[in-house]
Amino acid sequence: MERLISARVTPRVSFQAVPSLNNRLCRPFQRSSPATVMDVGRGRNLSFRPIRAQQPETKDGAATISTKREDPADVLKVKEWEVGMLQDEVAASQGIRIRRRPPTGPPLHYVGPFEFRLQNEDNTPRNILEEIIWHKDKEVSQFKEQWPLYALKKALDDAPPARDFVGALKAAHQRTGLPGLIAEVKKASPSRGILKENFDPVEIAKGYEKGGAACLSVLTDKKFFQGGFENLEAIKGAGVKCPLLCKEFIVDVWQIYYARTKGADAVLLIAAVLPDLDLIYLTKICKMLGMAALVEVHDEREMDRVLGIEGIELIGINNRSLETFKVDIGNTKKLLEGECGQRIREKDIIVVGESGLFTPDDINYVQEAGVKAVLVGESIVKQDDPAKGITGLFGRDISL
Ligand SMILES: O=C(O)c1ccccc1NCC(=O)[C@H](O)[C@H](O)COP(=O)(O)O
Repeated sequence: MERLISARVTPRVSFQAVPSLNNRLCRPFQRSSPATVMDVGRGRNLSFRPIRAQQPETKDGAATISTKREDPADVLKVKEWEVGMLQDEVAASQGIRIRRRPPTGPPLHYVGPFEFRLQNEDNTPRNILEEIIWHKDKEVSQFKEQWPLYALKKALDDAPPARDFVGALKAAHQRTGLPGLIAEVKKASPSRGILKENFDPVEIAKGYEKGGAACLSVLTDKKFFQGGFENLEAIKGAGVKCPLLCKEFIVDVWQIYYARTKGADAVLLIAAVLPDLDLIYLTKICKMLGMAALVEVHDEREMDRVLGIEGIELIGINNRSLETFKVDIGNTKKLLEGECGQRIREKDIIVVGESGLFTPDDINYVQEAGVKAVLVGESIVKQDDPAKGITGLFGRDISL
């Protein structure tokens, strides 16, 4: 219950910067001696902006301030905020630069009698991947309210089993002697804009299947890729037999269950976003649901982390930096050289070369580097006839 009180400004709570996070987050701690907000701010080289500006002053100069009694909802918000901070710290210690959500500082009511927030330029995403992840975090919370996990689990009781994504890639590789193709149903992307104006996901999927694709990747993000879960559902419903990868930005186990209810046989897990424990947990859930997990890496550190996780069958090397959009197919070769390549062979992991593949020479280059599968979007989705696009990409008809 809210009540207005008049009191001197003697805060109970102050802020302590967390150095490993470049002062972008502040942790509240109890102070034994009174201090002013500005003292605290200056002392820590942080600036604070009172939310309730121009507090009226009483006769003796004390500020009139408003406060709320602690209620359970506030306590929960505080706990969530603290957990979020710890998660960010763990992620940063594993070299993960992508923050799960904007660092808004502690919930408003946490800071005792003062209602203020940190003034923080860091509340803007640092790159496109971070922007996507912040959006996903919000989107998933909203979706979860509409379709709670228990309802998704119930819907899966009668669902047909997931199809064998990894098996289909291996079979295609054995049959053709070329990398198994995961053909991407992709209308648009942040780096390239619209790729195909008259976009018919089912027609494209059927064309890919006819052209010899082993599996399909379907972008389900609406905001940045103009995709959708309805595309996944429609492709499955149209009788396409290739196993389907749900190409999403997964930050929560709920998304895996949701993807499964929409017909996905595999999901993408991005190591640049997910700390080790999340990768371990999410890959276990995939196994439990009979799905494959394509774990994507872009640099040596991510590759090293992923190779340290037991039970990973499929690793994607993205030639595109999702932070800068720079594409370099030499990245696949670089990450498969030396000790990493050795560990991959020992563990019998299938490596997928992803992004920026346009010609038979490109396919040959990544195959020589050691991939047994490729994930291709732009170069084939742009073609009027996607099946012919595949033939052009491989330099021969791979459907035979
Ligand atoms: O494609 C992008 O612009 C993009 C931007 C931010 C995050 C992810 C992005 N793409 C996902 C992919 O990596 C590709 O869709 C996939 O590997 C196929 O790449 P391409 O053959 O180059 O279309």
